[in-house]
Amino acid sequence: MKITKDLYQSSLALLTDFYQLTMAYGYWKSGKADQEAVFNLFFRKHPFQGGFTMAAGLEYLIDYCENFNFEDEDLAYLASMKRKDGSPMFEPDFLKYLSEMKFTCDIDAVEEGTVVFPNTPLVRVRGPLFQCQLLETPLLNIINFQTLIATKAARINLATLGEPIMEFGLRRAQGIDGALAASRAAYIGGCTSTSNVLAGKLFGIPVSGTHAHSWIMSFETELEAFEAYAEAFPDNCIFLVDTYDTLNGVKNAIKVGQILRSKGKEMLGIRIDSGDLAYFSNKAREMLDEAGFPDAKIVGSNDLDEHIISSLKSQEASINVWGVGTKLVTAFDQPALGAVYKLSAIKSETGTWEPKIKLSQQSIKINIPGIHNVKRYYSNGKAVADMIYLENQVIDSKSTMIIDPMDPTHRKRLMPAFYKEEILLKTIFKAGKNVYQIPTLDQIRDRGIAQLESFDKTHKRLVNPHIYPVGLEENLHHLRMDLVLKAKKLDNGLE
Ligand SMILES: Nc1ncnc2c1ncn2[C@@H]1O[C@H](COP(=O)(O)OP(=O)(O)OP(=O)(O)O)[C@@H](O)[C@H]1O
Ligand SMILES: O=P(O)(O)OC[C@H]1O[C@H](OP(=O)(O)OP(=O)(O)O)[C@H](O)[C@@H]1O
Ligand SMILES: O=C(O)c1cccnc1
Ligand SMILES: [Mg+2]
Repeated sequence: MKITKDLYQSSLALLTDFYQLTMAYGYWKSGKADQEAVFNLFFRKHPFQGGFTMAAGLEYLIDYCENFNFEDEDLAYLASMKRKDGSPMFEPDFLKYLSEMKFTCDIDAVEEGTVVFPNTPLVRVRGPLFQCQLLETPLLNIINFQTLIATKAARINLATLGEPIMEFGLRRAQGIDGALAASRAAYIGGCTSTSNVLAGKLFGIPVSGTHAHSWIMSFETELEAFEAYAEAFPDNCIFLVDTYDTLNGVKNAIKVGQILRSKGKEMLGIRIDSGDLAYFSNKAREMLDEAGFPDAKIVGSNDLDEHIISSLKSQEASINVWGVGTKLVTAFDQPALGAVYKLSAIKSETGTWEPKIKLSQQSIKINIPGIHNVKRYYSNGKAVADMIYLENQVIDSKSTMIIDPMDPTHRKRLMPAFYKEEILLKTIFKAGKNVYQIPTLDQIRDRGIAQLESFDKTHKRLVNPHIYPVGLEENLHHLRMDLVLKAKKLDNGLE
């Protein structure tokens, strides 16, 4: 799929914050535009007060980078921008430089569907400072939203215990693009289908649906409405039973189910969209079973999220298919992930890499310097810890320590030789060339489900989860501490 061309019929080079362009101009003006740098995209806290996050959005990112060039109309717009004194915002030579720009970065990233943790890089960009800087905003826009929604969907999927989830979000999503990206990410997180037909066409997500109250209301009686629907779609009948009187609606559904059966067809089930979903689903189940429809599904919908679904599960509701819209695609009740993109190293004029640190009063905001990667260690198929390490560091396989970046007294000893390991950042672009085979959406979804299975259930609890260990390899920890102390001394004028 070509996201930029197919969806917007426009280059997306200008889909960035203005300050990225003014900095790019400044880098160019001061001769730093092509100085090599490394940036990392990471978040600091799991969304929804959860214990895990599921990465998504990489395919959009790849598409963005592959189409990352300034076209004539973009340059014409930039040329039209003026400073306060009426002079051009950007010099013509800079615009020429932009017009000749070719994407040349290396990008390493975690694959979509990967379970990820705070402070670990999801994306690492290495290349000319100027390009890295321009990519900050679009990369964050893409990864923040899709990762947030994939995580929400994964939580909902945990709550349904893997029972099918029909995603119904389009009507309440954040605009057209938000809806499409949300349907995609929700499928990655474990939804089974979407009601959004365009998402079906663009991404190949299975499309499904029932019918609305308006369908019932447009007929004289509910029974007639069910009969007419059965006439039109004999193989796809999920009757919405709650327009007038839910239990009477179930009776009518059973009547039409019997008519369908006499014609060799089977009613798929019913949908309940209001009232006490536990009470009505259990009553409906009894009635359907008694009438000889034990396989008829009961779809539950109405402002559901992972918490209401968990509650319904604990009340032993008889819902076995879940219709979820608003609270999924709007990421209720956390509207943004909050991932950031920070410079962590820059190549000096002598050609050596300098690790970079940003000080902060809050230790959570002091970044991790250098060029690093993440290793996940597994024991008997279960993930035991993630280690952030300097990429050229040799790790002692007998015994190594990881140190919590937020609390250096919090440490864990690992014996890598006894574990299976996985390096999480995979090479996506090498010098601007895509070297990554993009998986299908179904492969991504399967990966997400398998990834979650490799984590202990204590980390997947919806409320007050147990914290999964993530730490800095010792040498990286020391490098970070040294840089912090040095920066503090400089700050105090002591050096
Ligand atoms: N047994 C239950 N336990 C917990 N939450 C429930 C249960 N049954 C329904 N809910 C949830 O309670 C909320 C009920 O919503 P609301 O007060 O709007 O009532 P309603 O039944 O939708 O009303 P309406 O008849 O206008 O559609 C929904 O979010 C629904 O998912
Ligand atoms: O509740 P959600 O998770 O967003 O799922 C989608 C909702 O959209 C539809 O009705 P709509 O909300 O438009 O009208 P209704 O509430 O009056 O049925 C559907 O019947 C669901 O209730
Ligand atoms: O198909 C459905 O039942 C549906 C679609 C969108 C929103 N609510 C329900
Ligand atoms: Mg509603």
